[in-house]
Amino acid sequence: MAFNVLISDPLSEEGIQVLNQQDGIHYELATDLTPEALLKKISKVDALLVRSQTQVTRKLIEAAENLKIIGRAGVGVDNIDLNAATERGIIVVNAPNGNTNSAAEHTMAMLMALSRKIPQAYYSLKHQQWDRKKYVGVELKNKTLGIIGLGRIGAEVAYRAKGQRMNIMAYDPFLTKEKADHLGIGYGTVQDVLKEADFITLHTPLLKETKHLLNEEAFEQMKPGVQIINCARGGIIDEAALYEAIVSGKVAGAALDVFEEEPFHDNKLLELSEVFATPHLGASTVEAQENVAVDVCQDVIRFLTGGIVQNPVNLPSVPKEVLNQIEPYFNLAENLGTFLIHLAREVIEEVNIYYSGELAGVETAPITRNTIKGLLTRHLGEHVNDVNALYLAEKRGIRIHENKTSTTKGFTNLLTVEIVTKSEKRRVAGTLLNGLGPRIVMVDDYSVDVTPKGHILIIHHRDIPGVIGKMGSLLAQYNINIATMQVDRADVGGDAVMMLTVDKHLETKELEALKQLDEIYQATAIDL
Ligand SMILES: NC(=O)c1ccc[n+]([C@@H]2O[C@H](COP(=O)([O-])OP(=O)(O)OC[C@H]3O[C@@H](n4cnc5c(N)ncnc54)[C@H](O)[C@@H]3O)[C@@H](O)[C@H]2O)c1
Ligand SMILES: O=C(O)CC[C@@H](O)C(=O)O
Repeated sequence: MAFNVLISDPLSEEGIQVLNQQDGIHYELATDLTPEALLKKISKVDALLVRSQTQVTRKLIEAAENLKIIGRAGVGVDNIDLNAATERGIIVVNAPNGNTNSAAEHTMAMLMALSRKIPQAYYSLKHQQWDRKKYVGVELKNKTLGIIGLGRIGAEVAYRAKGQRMNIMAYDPFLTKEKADHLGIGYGTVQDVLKEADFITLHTPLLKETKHLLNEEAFEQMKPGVQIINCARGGIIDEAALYEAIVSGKVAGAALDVFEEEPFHDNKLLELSEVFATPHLGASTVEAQENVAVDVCQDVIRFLTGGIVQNPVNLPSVPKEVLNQIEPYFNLAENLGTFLIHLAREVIEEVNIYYSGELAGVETAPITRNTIKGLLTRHLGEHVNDVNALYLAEKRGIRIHENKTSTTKGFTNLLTVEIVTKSEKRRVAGTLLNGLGPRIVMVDDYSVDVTPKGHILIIHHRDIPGVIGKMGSLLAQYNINIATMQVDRADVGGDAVMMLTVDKHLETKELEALKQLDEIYQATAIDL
């Protein structure tokens, strides 16, 4: 078989050698194509290899009649429309490990240059100024480095910053006390990190949850004189808010490798002398580029020659007969996972999945993967799929158990998912009702009946007169219309749960206002 491979961003020669060594691969290196030119070429391409520049849009994917695989030489896949690729059955692979070291080193370079104002001092010297007073820096030793996102790169940065004798305070939704102790670092909530850090470095993906994580409100919580580093993704910082925080003197400096808009020719932040920047160079080392190019080219060849890829980002292929039987449960499973992650108040240590009724007799592994995908996506983003979900959970120390049981509570099929954290277990169960589709039928020990769709509000509260009224008027104040509502309780006057579907997404301040009501223990808004 012969395959056409298009390389549309600069790729290291070592990767190209991998393609050269494989019979039947015809590659073309075309790194300066306009979107229109790329669109014209794409119909004959079997594999597309990109870094972060090429925007692999839905339009491009839809025009790619022969495209089978997209390889991303690097980690972030935010330049690829994953849904469009998945819908078209195009597998996306990336190279998540090859540039970790370089990105961590670049972060350290930014941190050290920031603390000693090296770029500013150099710039001034280049402009014939010999100014030793203006460029007095601060030591890193004994300062607190706040790390938001302790994945591959964040953890490497922590390790290196300890070498600078810094104190580390990290936040990551998957960071447990045990892991923090093992790494010899402090951990807390994102607010703890914002309040305590002298320097803050970001290492999360850009997700709905992390978009503008550092905004006006976040800057207000920080220590005066804090300094910021972003070598993760533009958009995690609200650039307008950062600008104001620097002008007001709250933030003393910022070192940025990534921006809300890339590439740019003009960015207001660069007018400020407290800011210096690099043009997305975190992974730009000879070693990282070799690593990611080789990794991604090997995966593309494995796939084109019928092998199993190592770093899939989207859907795997499932045999048709198995798929027909279990596919209807995928959505339910994913929704139950998403539902539970919103109820989790602590780091998840274990997940128990109970298959009962008809479900006890089918191939359940893909359903489990979809459940875990739903559970992890909130914090890990769109690159979690049913291929890598179990791997990602395992990497985070989450134990997963599948159980087949005869307990059906009267349903033909029942899927129950339970998460175990240090101090509690939370559960949700769902079923597929013949002709009516998926339903959530149990939350913790309470019976409910809700279609897992739209905006759902779950309120754990005390069963006393007046709660429903108070809650209803509060929602009315915010112009939130209740579509459906159910209440169940353990005992008269004891704990109870209210499950509502509402007509719009609840903003944080609206949810916070509900939590202020004395009778409410937990109020959770979920958009499915
Ligand atoms: N500048 C560059 O050239 C460059 C190079 C490589 C990677 N990156 C970027 O760096 C980032 C980190 O990459 P990685 O390989 O370490 O990814 P990773 O998936 O290993 O780690 C990301 C971590 O962020 C955590 N996270 C998610 N939501 C969070 C939140 N709201 N608050 C705190 N933590 C949260 C996740 O739990 C995860 O542990 C990504 O955005 C990646 O695209 C940039
Ligand atoms: O291609 C690049 O150099 C950027 C890579 C980096 O941002 C990544 O996400 O891996």
